[in-house]
Amino acid sequence: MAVSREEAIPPRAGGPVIGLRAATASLGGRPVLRGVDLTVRTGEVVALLGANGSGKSTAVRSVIGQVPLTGGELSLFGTEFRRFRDWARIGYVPQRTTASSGVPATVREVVTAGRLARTKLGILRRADRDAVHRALELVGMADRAKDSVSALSGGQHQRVLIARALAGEPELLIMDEPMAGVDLVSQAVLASALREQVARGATVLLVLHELGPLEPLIDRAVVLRDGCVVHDGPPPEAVGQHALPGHDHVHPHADAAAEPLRTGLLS
Ligand SMILES: Nc1ncnc2c1ncn2[C@@H]1O[C@H](COP(=O)(O)OP(=O)(O)OP(=O)(O)O)[C@@H](O)[C@H]1O
Repeated sequence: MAVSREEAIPPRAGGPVIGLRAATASLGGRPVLRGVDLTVRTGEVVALLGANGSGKSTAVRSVIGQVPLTGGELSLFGTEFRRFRDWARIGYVPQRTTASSGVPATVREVVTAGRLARTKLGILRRADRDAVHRALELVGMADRAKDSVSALSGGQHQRVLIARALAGEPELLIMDEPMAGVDLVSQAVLASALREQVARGATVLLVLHELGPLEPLIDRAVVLRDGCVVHDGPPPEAVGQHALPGHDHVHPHADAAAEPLRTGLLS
């Protein structure tokens, strides 16, 4: 029997959803995480901030098992990482790349892919199709369901990737710079989709270079510098408005001709 989202997500109990302790990881032989502690509890919305190269993406990629830890501990939903199998509880939106796939998939096909882990043997039932439709509606792309993703703007493409993560009705949503390179209309749509997820009790970990329109949703900010946590607490005030001494964050995926994005975040 289909379980409604309201039943599927427990109330804001505050139990640990992500537990990263003294985590170390290396890429290309170079230490990138140097003892990171990161706890995210049920229903929390946590922003992971920091300058370029501080290890934000590596930290979230280690949480979903894409980067192996060389030391420390990781638990997901209270289960030790190596015993954790319940990946359908997690929705992940990777950092956007400029590379677009040559596969001529439609918007609905891409979003449906995010539902497969919730199906039995990949067979789509009514509840699955409904969830795909709801996810498309949440990001304002229901009317584009039959279009090829190759016909979309960057912001629309990002909305589709977020809908793909939402289609699985995840309890934990992890997004790596969801607003980067996204037009203002799409940013507003994404902020409202995220608000809806938070209202439904989802737990959220966001990699951000600035809080921007998501600021009202953020419960806590964790700031990384050179692979270490240098702040874990209330979101820094007025991020991006010179409140903190700092570092000009230049996003690698920003249009080369555009002004560098300046956050003033701790470097
Ligand atoms: N595949 C890789 N091989 C070697 N080094 C890597 C690799 N990927 C990332 N790095 C390096 O690891 C460090 C941390 O990168 P990471 O992407 O985690 O940082 P970030 O804080 O997310 O930065 P950004 O804001 O630029 O995305 C950087 O110095 C980066 O150059």
